[in-house]
Amino acid sequence: EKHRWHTSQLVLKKLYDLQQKHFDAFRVYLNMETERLDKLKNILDESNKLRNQKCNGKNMHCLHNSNNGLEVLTQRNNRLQKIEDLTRERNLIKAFKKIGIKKKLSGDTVTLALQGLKRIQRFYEIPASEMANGRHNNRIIGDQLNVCECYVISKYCFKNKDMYGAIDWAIQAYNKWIFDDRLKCMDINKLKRYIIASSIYTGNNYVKILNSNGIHYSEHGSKLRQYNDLMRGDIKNENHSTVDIFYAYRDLESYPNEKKFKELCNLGRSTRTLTKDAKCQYQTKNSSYRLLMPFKEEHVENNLNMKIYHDVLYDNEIIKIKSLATDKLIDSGVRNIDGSYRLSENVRSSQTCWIENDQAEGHFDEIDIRIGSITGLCTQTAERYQVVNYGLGGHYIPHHDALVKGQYIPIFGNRLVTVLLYLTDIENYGQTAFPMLNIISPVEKGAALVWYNLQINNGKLNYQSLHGSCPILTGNKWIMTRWLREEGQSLPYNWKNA
Ligand SMILES: O=C(O)CCC(=O)C(=O)O
Ligand SMILES: [Fe+2]
Repeated sequence: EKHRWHTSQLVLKKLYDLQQKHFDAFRVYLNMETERLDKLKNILDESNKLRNQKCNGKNMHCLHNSNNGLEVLTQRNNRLQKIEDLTRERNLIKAFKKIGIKKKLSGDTVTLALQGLKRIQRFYEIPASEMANGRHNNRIIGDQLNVCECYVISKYCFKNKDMYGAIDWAIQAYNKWIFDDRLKCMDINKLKRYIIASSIYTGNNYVKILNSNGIHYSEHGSKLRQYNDLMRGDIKNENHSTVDIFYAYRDLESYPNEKKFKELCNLGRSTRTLTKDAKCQYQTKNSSYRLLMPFKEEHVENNLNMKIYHDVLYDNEIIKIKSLATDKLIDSGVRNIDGSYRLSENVRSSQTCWIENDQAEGHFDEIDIRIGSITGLCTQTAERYQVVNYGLGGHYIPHHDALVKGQYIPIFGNRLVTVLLYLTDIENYGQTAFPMLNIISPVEKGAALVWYNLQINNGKLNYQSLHGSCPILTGNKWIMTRWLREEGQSLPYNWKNA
């Protein structure tokens, strides 16, 4: 099984456990090794003792009669044999091999985690200095990063030609290196080179000029002073935007919806305000059962008939759903024009799985009844339940849930309604945002967000249903989706002709 080790909290946890196994294997090896060394030491001590007892002195008295000679030589030989055996111990070799098995994991893991972290930084425009201290907008978003981590990020930025990022993180690393613990994981000369090269890259392109004139570039040239100055923080006072790590992503601003999405997400919280005009009601849909336990319905928006229903799922159901999903989740894909799937981190980073109704021990039948009752729609033609878990840097850029004609086999028609069920709470940064409607929905455990993707009078795409998941900054976001299809609903149009 192949996972990108950061795409869901669940695989992160698996990786963590696997690393633990790796350490445990090393512990086993170390114990065996210690035992072996102790044994070797004992053998050596014993043979020294024998020498001192029997063969003391230069005259080698111990070899002067055949009995003693035989005894001494045999004993010494036995010990040498034992030493040889101990150096070739099979179990030890086995234990050593066991450590190696899990080694392969580490390389990609870090790179992919860095990718997620950079996405977050970019999207939320978090200065490296804040991120390194685990803060954003006066909120705590994590632990402080140490020299090693800042250095690794700088290196990653540099390798990916994010030169502003490389400088920014190098400065963080340098500052921590000066004031903290001067950890050995940082190569100060390399760090200097990142700064030199990045500065050249982002300012005047000296490298190109030097190269085209065949001049060998040396660190010890006059530039070094300039870069030392940069290190001292002068960089921050300079006019050009050297520390603007977001330079490379400015073209995002040219897409109004993306820009709005980013703005909404950056609020970090739901925009819904419960004013006296807000509509909130108990919904019973004329069901006597529901009279006893009505849904708490909140009207969010009229165009998509968007509503929030509170306490739709119970805790025991959520536990069950998560456990059903645990062994099935795989990296989320994106649909190609031809209907096939591909992986694309920058569009969507999470893990997904589909769960059959009959696998959920009746839970889904009950949930279906609730969904039928809150939407007034038929759930028989709905897609299977889809569960999603986001991971490090998890997100989903704005998209329409409705499928494009010709890109799907229209069994049961298109995705008329989305029922988005939240399986966890997310306090801030990581909600569902609708850029065309200026709406950002709270992520509340057990609640359902419901909206129409199609125009109810003609079945055409409702463009305003554009939505996405803001990158998750803190927390473990789980959702479950049920898409209700057109077939089986009483619609004012015939979807087969639409
Ligand atoms: O996670 C979210 O908030 C949105 C998910 C979504 O839009 C989807 O799965 O289609
Ligand atoms: Fe969606």
